[in-house]
Amino acid sequence: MANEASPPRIVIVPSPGMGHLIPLVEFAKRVVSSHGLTATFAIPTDGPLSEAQKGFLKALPRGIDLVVLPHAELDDLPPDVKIETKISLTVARSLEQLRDTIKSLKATTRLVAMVVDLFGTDAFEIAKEVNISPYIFYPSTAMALSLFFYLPTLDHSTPSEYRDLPDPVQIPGCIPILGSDLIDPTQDRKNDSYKWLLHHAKRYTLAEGIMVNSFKELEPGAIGALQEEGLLGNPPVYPVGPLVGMGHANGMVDRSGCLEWLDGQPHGSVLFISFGSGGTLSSGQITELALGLELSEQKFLWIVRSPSDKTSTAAFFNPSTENDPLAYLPKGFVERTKGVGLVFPSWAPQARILSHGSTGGFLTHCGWNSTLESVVNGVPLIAWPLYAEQKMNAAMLTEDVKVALRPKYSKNGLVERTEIATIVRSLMEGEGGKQLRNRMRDLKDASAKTLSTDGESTRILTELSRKWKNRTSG
Ligand SMILES: O=c1ccn([C@@H]2O[C@H](COP(=O)(O)OP(=O)(O)O[C@H]3O[C@H](CO)[C@@H](O)[C@H](O)[C@H]3O)[C@@H](O)[C@H]2O)c(=O)[nH]1
Repeated sequence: MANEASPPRIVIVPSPGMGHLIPLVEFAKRVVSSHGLTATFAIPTDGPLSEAQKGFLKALPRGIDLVVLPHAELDDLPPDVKIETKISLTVARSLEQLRDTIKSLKATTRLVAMVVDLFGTDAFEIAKEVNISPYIFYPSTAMALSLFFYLPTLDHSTPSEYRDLPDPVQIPGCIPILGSDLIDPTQDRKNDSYKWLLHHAKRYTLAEGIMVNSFKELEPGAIGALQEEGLLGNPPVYPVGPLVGMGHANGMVDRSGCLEWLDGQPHGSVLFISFGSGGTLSSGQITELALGLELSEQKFLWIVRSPSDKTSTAAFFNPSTENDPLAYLPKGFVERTKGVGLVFPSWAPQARILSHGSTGGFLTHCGWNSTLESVVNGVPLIAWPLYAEQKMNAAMLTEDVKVALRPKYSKNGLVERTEIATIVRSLMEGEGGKQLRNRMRDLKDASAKTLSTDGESTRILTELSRKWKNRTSG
């Protein structure tokens, strides 16, 4: 029997990928530790959890439990299936097991709300069946969230592919954005991934509220438009960010050796390079990046992943890298840059690297967690977007927030070594870099303030938690 005297519980359903799991866990930690709720993660999977996921989930604090759902069967999907289709189907094909899990939670605990993330709206049918409140945690920008609400209108009014539009798209409250820079699944409207995107976008109105991992000082325009009643037809939006994991390995030995290496470097001298949990470069691009770094004569710490033919999401579901990625670096590069640079394969303690005093710049794929981890530490960026909504993030960070430099691609489709060297020098020791660093410091202060005991993000989380606590379990 559901126990009305027990602490209220929320069930959280993350869609696959570390980039979704990490901020949701941070969110759960906050509501559990400060607001007396408990949480269960019910995790849809398409195969065994990666080592990175296992390590991360092992460190869940008291009050948060875990149910890993049996693998969804995806063998029938074609090899070129897009990631958004794969993620959506993983959730959709886990619904039966999810229903069993939620029904049993409902029978034994005081279950009040369900929180899904950006591609999890199919689980809302279960929330309705068992009468708990459906919520979305949106792990990216308020700008990308606004696009979700604007998409049905755009879809209706645009006959062509968005990438062919002569004028930029004007999402309410946001900077104008080229159609070709919109989130990946919008780039081919005939592909299933676009249909899934539109499917979720239309279902966002079913949520009682949406938490977005951002804050007003970072995205005033987009958040303002989302909070203005009726402008986008959205349910209430709660900016609860920036919620970043400061590294589950905090206090644990860093086996990568990256932090120890940083300890020996001068303050603010190192450029950190990482393409998130899934980004890969082509082998030609790896060569150019390596030679550009060497040419820049700046210190660097590079998390290298084995190449793919195209820049892609190859490693998204399993961030451990196949083959030895260091074998793809130019001959003699590691020896020549010894002392100046460190290359490390696959998964490193990124959040701790970004908070280390020796880190002075971050070359990033603009994944939103990486971006926020840089913001809370005041580290300026080189924006190198690869997939998903990263081009939108890069446009915002360079043109609007002005905390990033963006390298140009040459006609051969690569960012060439000379361009890389110039932009790296400019960020690490140029006048332009100094301005970005100052702007980032302001944002660092604003993020500390909004997360403080009497800050706005904290106030919003308290309001939400109170709402959930006051809800009867139905
Ligand atoms: O070696 C590594 C690599 C990554 N990370 C962590 O993994 C997370 C990566 O997240 P993010 O930067 O957001 O990148 P993705 O994993 O690529 O995230 C996906 O999800 C994000 C949130 O929706 C989107 O913004 C991205 O475009 C999408 O690719 C961050 O917390 C990193 O600190 C590590 O700890 N060590």
